[in-house]
Amino acid sequence: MSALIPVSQALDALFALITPLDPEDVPLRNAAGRVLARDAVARRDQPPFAASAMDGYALRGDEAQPGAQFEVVGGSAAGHGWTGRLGPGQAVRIFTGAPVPEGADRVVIQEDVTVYEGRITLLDSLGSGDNIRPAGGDFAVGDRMAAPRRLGPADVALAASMNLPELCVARQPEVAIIATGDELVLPGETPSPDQIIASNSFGLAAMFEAEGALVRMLPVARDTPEALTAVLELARGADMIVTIGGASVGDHDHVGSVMDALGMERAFYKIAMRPGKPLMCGRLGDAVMVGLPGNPVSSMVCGTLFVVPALRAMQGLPAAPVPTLTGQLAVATGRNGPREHYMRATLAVQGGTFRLTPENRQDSSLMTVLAGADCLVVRPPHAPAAPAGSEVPFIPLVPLAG
Ligand SMILES: Nc1nc2c(c(=O)[nH]1)N[C@H]1C(S)=C(S)[C@@H](COP(=O)(O)OP(=O)(O)OC[C@H]3O[C@@H](n4cnc5c(N)ncnc54)[C@H](O)[C@@H]3O)O[C@H]1N2
Ligand code: MOO
Repeated sequence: MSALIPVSQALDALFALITPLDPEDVPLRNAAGRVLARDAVARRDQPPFAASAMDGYALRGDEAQPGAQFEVVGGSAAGHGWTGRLGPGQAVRIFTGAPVPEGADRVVIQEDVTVYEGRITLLDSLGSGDNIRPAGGDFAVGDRMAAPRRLGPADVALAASMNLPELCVARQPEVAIIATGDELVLPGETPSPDQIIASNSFGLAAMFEAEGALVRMLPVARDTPEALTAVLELARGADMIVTIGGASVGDHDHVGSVMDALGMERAFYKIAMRPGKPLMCGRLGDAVMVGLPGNPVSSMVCGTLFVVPALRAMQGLPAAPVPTLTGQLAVATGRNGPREHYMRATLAVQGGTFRLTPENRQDSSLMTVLAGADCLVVRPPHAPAAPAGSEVPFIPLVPLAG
């Protein structure tokens, strides 16, 4: 039997199969979640003029003394600036977001003045700031939002304020998912006594879509080479083909042999990882092929560690493993075997430190355990027993804030 290859080496071999997808222009409304492929360049300054940060009165800062009086000579509102020039002893009524008139260099908030017959008198306790946002203080024409970058809501708002109605983003990877096995029926169908519900494909589809993929969910392939070959036909044109199950050594595990028969260039098969040993990757025509193990937790953990980084790289993001953080074991854990172990664990924050509790049951069939886990604690091959308090790397599975 060939040696199991380390996880990092397998991931590099997968990255080597990937060609970044072409960019395309999309309307700003469709840009959230996509990966910016070309820098977004500001078409204007923001704010385009010195703008008031508060509701109040614009005046000359050197005249702003407690008790000083000013004649109110005009008004400047957002969208309707005052076009005159402020003279000595004059003030302009101004509102948040409005252009500060020429000659004024301070806004005194309305809470700090009294108003009487078109004149204002400043009170004793004037705030110290000038309450003015300088022109171009946020960004200037030509400033850039750099690619590559996964566009979040704030990025979309920034691009809008740069006056960019479209953004150039990476095309979404099309991923064909094929579950294999005679035992599988879809959720809602009536299984025979020896059948189960296909669950992995649904979890993986959600995972890939969260990474920007367009998922083509293909029919379940029954356990014959002919059935798998027929379903693979339906995957034509996909950027990535992900099979689930049938990856191991049993009489009904056909994925490897069918892929070989179809001419897949195999990058690797079987890795030193737990769960997920029988992972397979290669290239079939223009598509990257990932053969995930069938055990539900194995398929989801391999999806997290391999498919997610691959989808990111396809969209032009750096080819990098999913990031790890460091935490402390809340309980002791035993020594590890020859495969890197990704232990399902819960997480608590104590005194600013992540405290990690691996679940007692780590069998790769237990979806209740994975769904209840917050993170994967990473135990390298042959790691010695680790007492409570040991620092260990972990991969978050849930957002750590909120
Ligand atoms: N003699 C050996 N047996 C096994 C080995 C081995 O090295 N020698 N490896 C084990 C490991 S590790 C894993 S992981 C599994 C993976 O096997 P397959 O990829 O061939 O997966 P299947 O046999 O098709 O299925 C395993 C398990 O998962 C269920 N399954 C499959 N697809 C789905 C799906 N879409 N949704 C829900 N559940 C699914 C399937 O019913 C089985 O229970 O092999 C070990 N065996
Ligand atoms: O690696 Mo298998 O994924 O141990 O169950």
